[in-house]
Amino acid sequence: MTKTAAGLVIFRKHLNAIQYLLLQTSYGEHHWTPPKGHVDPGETDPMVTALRETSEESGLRQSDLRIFHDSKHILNYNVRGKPKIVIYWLAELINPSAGVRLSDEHQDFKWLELEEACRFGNYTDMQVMLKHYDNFIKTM
Ligand SMILES: Nc1ncnc2c1ncn2[C@@H]1O[C@H](COP(=O)(O)OP(=O)(O)OP(=O)(O)OP(=O)(O)OC[C@H]2O[C@@H](n3cnc4c(N)ncnc43)[C@H](O)[C@@H]2O)[C@@H](O)[C@H]1O
Repeated sequence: MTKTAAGLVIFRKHLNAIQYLLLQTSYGEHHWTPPKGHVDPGETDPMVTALRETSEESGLRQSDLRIFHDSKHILNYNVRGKPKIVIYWLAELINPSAGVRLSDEHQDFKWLELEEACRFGNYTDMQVMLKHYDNFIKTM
């Protein structure tokens, strides 16, 4: 059965740069991704999952963010031989005083410009998504 997760690719405009929020897991390979997580039983709207996971994993709430509802982007990959899809949306941090607060699922976070974000988010499909969103932001 396919596992489904959802999350938000959050960016901020900082000193004329566009920076993306990546979180580093405190388990496994300590990989870096935007805030996201599995759809809970009973959650029928993946946006609800994305907002819940973002709040749990980064402390950032819907009111801190501008969500781009038309920016849905889906990643497909296998985890331990089983298919997984992750549904992302783009979101901008609009509350500059909102700080990131990690849960125990993550051990570090970084705000990174595109090149560095692609280096830390070390999966081809993640890099394609980040570049796609970066173009989208620059043409807004
Ligand atoms: N190794 C581990 N040890 C202990 N506890 C663990 C664990 N893995 C998960 N958990 C537990 O599961 C919970 C996570 O639940 P959730 O928080 O609900 O779900 P998630 O973010 O989707 O989890 P995960 O980190 O597994 O997913 P990802 O797809 O990024 O990553 C899953 C795999 O896919 C790889 N991956 C990530 N993005 C990829 C991509 N774009 N392309 C290809 N592979 C990718 C990652 O490197 C990783 O190997 C944690 O609280 C933790 O307790």
